[in-house]
Amino acid sequence: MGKTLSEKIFSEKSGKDVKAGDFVLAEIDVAMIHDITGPLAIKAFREIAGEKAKVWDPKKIVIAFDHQAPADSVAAAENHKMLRKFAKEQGILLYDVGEGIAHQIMVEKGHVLPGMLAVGADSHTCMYGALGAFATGIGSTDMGAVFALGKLWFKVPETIKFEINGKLPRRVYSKDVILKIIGTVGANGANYKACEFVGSTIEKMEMSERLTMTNMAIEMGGKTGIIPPDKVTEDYLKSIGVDYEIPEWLYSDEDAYWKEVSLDVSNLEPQVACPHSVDNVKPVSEVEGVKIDQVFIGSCTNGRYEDLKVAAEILKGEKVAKGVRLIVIPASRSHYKRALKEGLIDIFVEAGAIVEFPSCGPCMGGSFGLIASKEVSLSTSNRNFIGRQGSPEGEIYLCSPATAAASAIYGEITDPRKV
Ligand SMILES: CC(C)[C@H](C(=O)O)[C@@H](O)C(=O)O
Ligand code: SF4
Repeated sequence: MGKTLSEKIFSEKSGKDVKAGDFVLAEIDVAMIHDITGPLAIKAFREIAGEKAKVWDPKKIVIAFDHQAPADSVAAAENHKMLRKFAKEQGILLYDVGEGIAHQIMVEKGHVLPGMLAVGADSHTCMYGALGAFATGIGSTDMGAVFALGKLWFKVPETIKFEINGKLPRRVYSKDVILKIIGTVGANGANYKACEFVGSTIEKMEMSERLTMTNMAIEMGGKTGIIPPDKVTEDYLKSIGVDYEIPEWLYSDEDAYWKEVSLDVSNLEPQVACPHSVDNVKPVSEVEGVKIDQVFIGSCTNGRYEDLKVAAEILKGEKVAKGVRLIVIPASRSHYKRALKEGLIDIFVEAGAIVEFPSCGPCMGGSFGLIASKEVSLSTSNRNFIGRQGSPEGEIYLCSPATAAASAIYGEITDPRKV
């Protein structure tokens, strides 16, 4: 029996021939902390290694401020101050406020390469798997151990092969595909599994769309999302200034998967995840007409230039419905710059949107842009749990940037194929 891509990466990083179910001590290639989980990771590191200890390799650690950035409270400002001091003392690269969402930065600044083992103190670290890396979120205590040793214990996961074929219909995107998958397998449907996305639909997706897919693997319980690296991966890396040739071993052997799930997207409708769980997914035709108070276009799931472009095409020359707030947040400074240069920001502002600096924004309800009781949010982010974006009596629907933009114009959930 052959090996999956994930098993091959763990074999490489543990120096042993390992299979799913094995426990391995693996070498970490890159580790990320942000402004919320960073302070806890540093506390754990100091407890493990001592107050004056140096991290195992400062070049392999990245810090980014995104959740409460710029600081929205004195407590957040103190956290930032402490992290800046730690980064300076240790010689760690820090992306300060305004640079963008940590996950987006990790990918676009070349910190992640195919075949790497990447960890981040955040559950959506699984997003980097779009580059063919094994990437997973870990707790802050585990991160303290990584800072000290550069290694971590893992149980090698089995892999579910998601075979996705067919041409995506007009105004249907990778977000609709991943919502459909999560709705089908359920929020626990891939617990501790590597979710590998393959098939002709994935092969045709650009990197931005692939990132949306792997980002949400955690929403079905996945240990990671992963896409075998190919020409799209190589071209993407080239576009960010990384000259990289993909090694030949980075693919899964056909007989090595634990389970297969297939989906034909040729007739897929835009999908919407309804309150209060990500797997409560319905085709847009079943939720059309639901009144909304706030629309959020952004997050590590759907805040890239490509997402903003789709939204801007729909919003061009239109106005946001009276009484609706539309918040647009580019995922990083570079995507913000590109959107500015190409006139997308103009379109949003003209339409009546509020455009904010790159950050997590209202995604987690930890910062600005909260909703009140009985208010309804329509969001391109990845989670709609009770209270996630403010009041526990509010409601959150999740969708693609196209559905979000069309709905913002009409003030109710709207099928983007109609506009
Ligand atoms: C704050 C952080 C720990 C959290 C996560 O791990 O995912 C956040 O980014 C989220 O999306 O809920
Ligand atoms: S944008 Fe949302 S999901 Fe992504 S890291 Fe920030 S809070 Fe988490």
